[in-house]
Formats: sequence, C-alpha cells, structure tokens
Amino acid sequence: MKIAMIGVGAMGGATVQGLLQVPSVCPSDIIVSNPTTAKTDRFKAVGAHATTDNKEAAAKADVVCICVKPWLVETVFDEIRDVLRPKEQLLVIMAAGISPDQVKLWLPDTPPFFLVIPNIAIAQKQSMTFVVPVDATPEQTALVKGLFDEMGTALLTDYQHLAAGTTLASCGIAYAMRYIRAASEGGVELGFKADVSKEIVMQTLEGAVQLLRATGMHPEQAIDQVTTPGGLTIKGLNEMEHAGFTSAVIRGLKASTK
Ligand SMILES: NC(=O)C1=CN([C@@H]2O[C@H](COP(=O)(O)OP(=O)(O)OC[C@H]3O[C@@H](n4cnc5c(N)ncnc54)[C@H](OP(=O)(O)O)[C@@H]3O)[C@@H](O)[C@H]2O)C=CC1
Ligand SMILES: O=C(O)[C@@H]1CCC=N1
Repeated sequence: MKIAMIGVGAMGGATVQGLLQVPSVCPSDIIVSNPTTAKTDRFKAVGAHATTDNKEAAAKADVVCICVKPWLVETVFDEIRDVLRPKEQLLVIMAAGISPDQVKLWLPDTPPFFLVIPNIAIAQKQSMTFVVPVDATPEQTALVKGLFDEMGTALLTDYQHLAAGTTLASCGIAYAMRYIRAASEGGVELGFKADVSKEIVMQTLEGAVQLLRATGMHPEQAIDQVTTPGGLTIKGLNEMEHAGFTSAVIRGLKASTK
C-alpha cells in the first residue's frame, strides 16, 4: 500500500516519522511532497520517495494524506483533482476545522475520505488520534483506523466531536508541555538543576498516567491517597486552585474549541 503525505511540516513530518516505524510500512511505500525540499530530505535519506509535485505524489498513492494548513487544503485539491482515482484511492485530510461538507464542495468527485487529527507524539507512535470516516466502507475504515492505531491510539468518532477531540489531544499535548515547563521551573526555584527538574516532572507524570491506567481510579481518588490531612500536598493543591488552576484549564480548552 503506497501512502502519500502532502505537506511534511510539524504534523505531516511527525506522521511520516511514525509511519517509518510501522512494521507493515516500508520506506519505499511512502511518498512525501513538500515545497521546501529540506523538509523531505530526511525521509528521502531513509528510502522514501520525495517530490515537490503534489500531483505526482497523489497519482502514485493508494492513500493520499493531505497535511497542509487549513487555508491551503483547497489549493492542494486544485492541484491533485485530475489525478485522483475515486474508486481506488482513500483520502486522509489532516487539517483542523475542515468539515465533510467543505471537502465535498471543494472536491465533488472525492474518493472516500477521512478527517484525521493526530497529535505530534505520533512521531513516537504515541498519538491520540481522531478518525472521522466519510462515505467509507467498514473495511476502508478499519484499514485507516488500523494504520493510526499502529502509531498510538485511534478513536473513531463523528465530525461533531472532532473539534473537542482536537482541543483535548492535539492542542492538549501543548497544554501538557506547558505544565511540564511550569513544574520544571518550580523545581529549579526549589533547588534542582533544570534538566534534573524536567526529568523529575516527566517521571512523575508517567507514573501518574500508569497508576490511573492500572487501577482505573478517578484522578481525585488518587489525589485522596496523596493528601495527608493538614499536610503538604493539600496546601499546594489549594494554593493552585486559589490561583485558578482547574478553571484556567477548562477556560483554555473552551477557548481553543471555539
Ligand atoms: N501541528 C500540530 O500539532 C497539528 C496540526 N494539525 C493540522 O495539520 C496541518 C498542518 O499543520 P502543521 O504541520 O502544524 O503546519 P506546518 O506549517 O508545520 O506544515 C505545513 C507544511 O505544508 C507545506 N505546504 C505548504 N503549501 C503546500 C503545498 N501547496 N503542497 C504541499 N505542501 C505544502 C509547508 O511547506 P513549506 O514550509 O515549504 O511551505 C509545510 O511543510 C494543519 O492543517 C493543522 O490544522 C492537526 C493536528 C495537530
Ligand atoms: O493549533 C492549531 O491550530 C493546530 C490544530 C491542533 C493543533 N495544532
């Protein structure tokens, strides 16, 4: 199965990095297309086919992925529409805020398509990815979901939930990074060197995630196990809440989803 990635910036590039680690995908099965060739060189070096011609990339692929900024999706459609084979190919559109109706308006003779929103941890096969099938058969859907499941966890959903999913997971990884940065800076103020502080925070987060996964606990149940009455943790937590921690996170998520 040949997979074309049109646009290999932050998200497209991370996805190709993930694809290169999927056992069933050979580097020679991947075609990358991007105007700046410096971005495709690293994939060419490991055996992928690289081009600046979107038409060539789309013509050669069974699965055509488009990962350009949302306002450039129509331009890419205009470039590739003549070479698409609606009965043979699948289209994967990785661009925030693009609706199924918009795609059908821009590309009336479209192959079955998928709106797919991963996050940049796809490069480490640790993405939380949302997949919205449009006019696809169950087999086609299983194929695309299966591919993204190989690079983390893929959740089949509907278009109505895609914006919320994008916020929680794709933007969410930036929010998680900001927490890591904030806690690391706090650690430096408390006396650890920056790199040691970052490592402590990351291991603490990994432990938190694994604990919740292993026990199925609600986070607040786990918090109850840490907060000695009148102790250190509750003082810190309450101070964070006085500063608006939970409210700030929820307001941020809502602002991002608008
Ligand atoms: N970044 C993220 O975490 C996430 C991004 N997304 C979505 O992914 C899409 C891409 O975003 P992101 O990767 O961040 O953006 P980037 O700007 O990092 O990457 C976009 C890439 O598209 C290339 N490009 C521009 N025009 C064309 C064209 N006509 N044909 C082919 N390639 C082109 C650019 O190349 P050049 O630099 O040479 O112009 C660039 O490498 C967006 O629609 C975004 O909504 C979705 C989820 C998460
Ligand atoms: O910030 C953005 O618009 C893109 C979409 C999700 C993550 N990054």
